[in-house]
Amino acid sequence: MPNRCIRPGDNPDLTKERETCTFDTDELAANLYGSRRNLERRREISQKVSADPDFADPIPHEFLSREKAVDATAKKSKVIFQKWKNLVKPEEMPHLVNEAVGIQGFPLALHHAMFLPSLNSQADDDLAAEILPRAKAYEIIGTYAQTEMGHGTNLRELETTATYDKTTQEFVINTPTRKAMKWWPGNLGKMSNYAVVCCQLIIDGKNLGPHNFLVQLRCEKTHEPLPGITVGDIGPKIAYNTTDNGFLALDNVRIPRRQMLMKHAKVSPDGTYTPPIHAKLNYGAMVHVRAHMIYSHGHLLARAAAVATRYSAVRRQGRIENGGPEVQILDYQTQQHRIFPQIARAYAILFAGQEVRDQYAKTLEGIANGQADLLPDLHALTSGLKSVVTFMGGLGIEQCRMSCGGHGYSDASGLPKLYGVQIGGCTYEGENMVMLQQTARYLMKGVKWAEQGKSLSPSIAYLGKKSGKSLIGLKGGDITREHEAILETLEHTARRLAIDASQLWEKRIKGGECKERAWNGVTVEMNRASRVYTRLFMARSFHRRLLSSPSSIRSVLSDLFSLYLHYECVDMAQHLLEDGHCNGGQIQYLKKRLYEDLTTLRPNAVSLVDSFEISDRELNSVLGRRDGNVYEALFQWAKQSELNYTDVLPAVKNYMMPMMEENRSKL
Ligand SMILES: CC/C=C\C/C=C\C/C=C\C/C=C\CCCCC(=O)SCCNC(=O)CCNC(=O)[C@H](O)C(C)(C)COP(=O)(O)OP(=O)(O)OC[C@H]1O[C@@H](n2cnc3c(N)ncnc32)[C@H](O)[C@@H]1OP(=O)(O)O
Ligand SMILES: Cc1cc2nc3c(=O)[nH]c(=O)nc-3n(C[C@H](O)[C@H](O)[C@H](O)COP(=O)(O)OP(=O)(O)OC[C@H]3O[C@@H](n4cnc5c(N)ncnc54)[C@H](O)[C@@H]3O)c2cc1C
Repeated sequence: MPNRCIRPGDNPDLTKERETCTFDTDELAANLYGSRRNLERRREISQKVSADPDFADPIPHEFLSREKAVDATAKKSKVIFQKWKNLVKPEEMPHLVNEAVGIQGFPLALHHAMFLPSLNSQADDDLAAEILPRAKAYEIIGTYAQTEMGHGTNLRELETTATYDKTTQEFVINTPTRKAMKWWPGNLGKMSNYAVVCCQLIIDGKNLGPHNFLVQLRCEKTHEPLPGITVGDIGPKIAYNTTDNGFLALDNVRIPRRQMLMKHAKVSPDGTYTPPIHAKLNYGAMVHVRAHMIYSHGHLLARAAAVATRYSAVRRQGRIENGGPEVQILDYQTQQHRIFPQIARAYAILFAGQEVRDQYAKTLEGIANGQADLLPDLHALTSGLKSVVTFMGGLGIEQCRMSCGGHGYSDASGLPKLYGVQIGGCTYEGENMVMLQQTARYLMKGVKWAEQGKSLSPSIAYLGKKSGKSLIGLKGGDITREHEAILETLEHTARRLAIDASQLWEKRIKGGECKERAWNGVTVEMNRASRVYTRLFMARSFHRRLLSSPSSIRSVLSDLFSLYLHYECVDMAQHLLEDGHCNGGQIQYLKKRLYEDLTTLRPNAVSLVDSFEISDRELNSVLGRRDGNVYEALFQWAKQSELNYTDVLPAVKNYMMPMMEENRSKL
């Protein structure tokens, strides 16, 4: 079967891998990206970016100072949003940015991820008509400033205030304390001249909770901060160092009333407050990012899996049999066990990410028609997915990094940077432990609704089902039936964990604790229930994708899905065993099946990562390059280190040589 990545001059080990492929890599890639046309566009964009001299990098970003890297990123962003703007569709933009700029952020990241979405979904018609065309034309750059130095998670306690002054029909925006400074917002420090700022709305001395306001931060002509505004960059971070995450203090800055984002909640000129149809519509920009970040995090894991798999196919080290040749490290079972589940999880996350984006679009449609009934389900799902996927992705990338040995530790592999970027997602858009509790709140309601026989939305329909005995290992050799047996067991486990957590909570309440304290005493169990609910959704979503896939890729997807299910179950064995639903023999069976899956997938491993269709430029990894010619490329990469500009460094001349000389002269 054709693997379309084979080219003359490639590393022969990698070519051999591609020759063993049992499916059409383009078919799988087209399925992943939605259609042949989308795949072709993806390739076209990659090729055009590589050919555009405006995107050329004289030296890799890894060797640049932060300021120079920010400069290079801004320069390329200008090219994207002027020269390229009309050449790509909005949905192609993330790929263009990844190709042209990379993954560490760029001046308009928050403009796109949160500023425009907040204005789109929360500004009333008048404000939208005035500001959106300017924002969309990049006449202004905006960000989303919510988190403060002292509070990020607990939005109710944010300290920045927007106090309504009826006499002038203005809001007075103020930062009352040092820890009330906005701290962290991306692109706030240096790039943005506007921001949507989240403030406590105060009318007649009454605090009406967090609301969003459009605030101009810098002069449009000089880009100097406006009077009353203190703004700057918060300094270097683990990653995202081409992003100017910033600080902001506002000293009684006045803005007109209509700069409150008033599509849902409103303040009339006389100060009358009208609440929104759903209390949390003000939190909409966060739901937007959570719904979209799942897919992009799947892509980060896909990259790591691609690097680790290709490198493991060209790296030869050690022997499996005495006297045999040195083997490709991909032949070691431990290596397969480290990497193949990451390939499967990357596919699973990408599929789930696509489903949740669709669900988000449907929810938005409903809200536009005055119906917010889909929002609770979406909020629970996005909170759970955001938490599970970022954690899984971080662990997965780290496994991939370690699987590349010493070279994985080098920036040349691209893996340290991927890891740094990925784990940011565990924190931003709500710290994972906190967001899992949001999911758990919904599950607790679901448990009650199920007890009362009420109808349940599809994502929690399993709460209303009855458990039979687990059929894992008992359904014979039919793979379709085995998949169903495992999914039913996962459903049982997700249901059992939610019911157990609910009972633990109730027990504490009956024991005399207030609801909230009792909740804190059971949150570890609550979060477990949320994780398994989320992992069940991911498994179901992968299964739906498998069932709807064309026959040409069904077999390889089925192998991958088997590995995914077996790995997830072994990883969650404690939960499967805890109530006796599964027994030790069934876990042993799952492990045996998992080891068989590793062998089954081995001939297709390289081709499965080729189908992620990530160009060399986007992958930005010497180890993961498509042609597998890593050793020469490693040397060429290292030669670019600024420490190699001279043979004798000033640091050596000034300190080490005199020290050695002095020590020699003492002898
Ligand atoms: C197109 C491109 C898009 C994305 C780019 C993709 C990838 C990213 C790539 C690069 C990075 C780019 C950008 C990174 C940007 C990062 C930006 C940020 O981090 S912004 C700051 C984010 N901050 C947070 O997430 C804060 C987390 N905290 C909260 O959300 C809230 O404080 C809380 C934890 C939800 C609690 O809020 P509150 O106290 O008000 O509410 P309760 O817990 O009492 O709940 C009451 C009730 O409301 C329900 N609820 C809460 N939130 C929501 C919501 N958002 N929607 C719907 N419903 C909500 C909750 O479930 C309760 O329901 P009930 O049980 O009463 O029925
Ligand atoms: C890369 C990056 C980009 C960011 N971009 C933006 C941005 O563009 N705009 C913006 O406004 N913000 C941004 N942020 C800020 C980010 O949203 C917050 O840092 C995040 O929401 C976590 O809040 P926190 O820092 O207050 O953590 P904290 O709440 O202080 O968390 C510390 C610990 O306390 C625990 N904890 C807190 N509350 C609870 C609870 N109720 N129950 C159990 N445990 C709890 C957490 O689990 C965690 O272990 C960004 C952050 C990062 C890292």
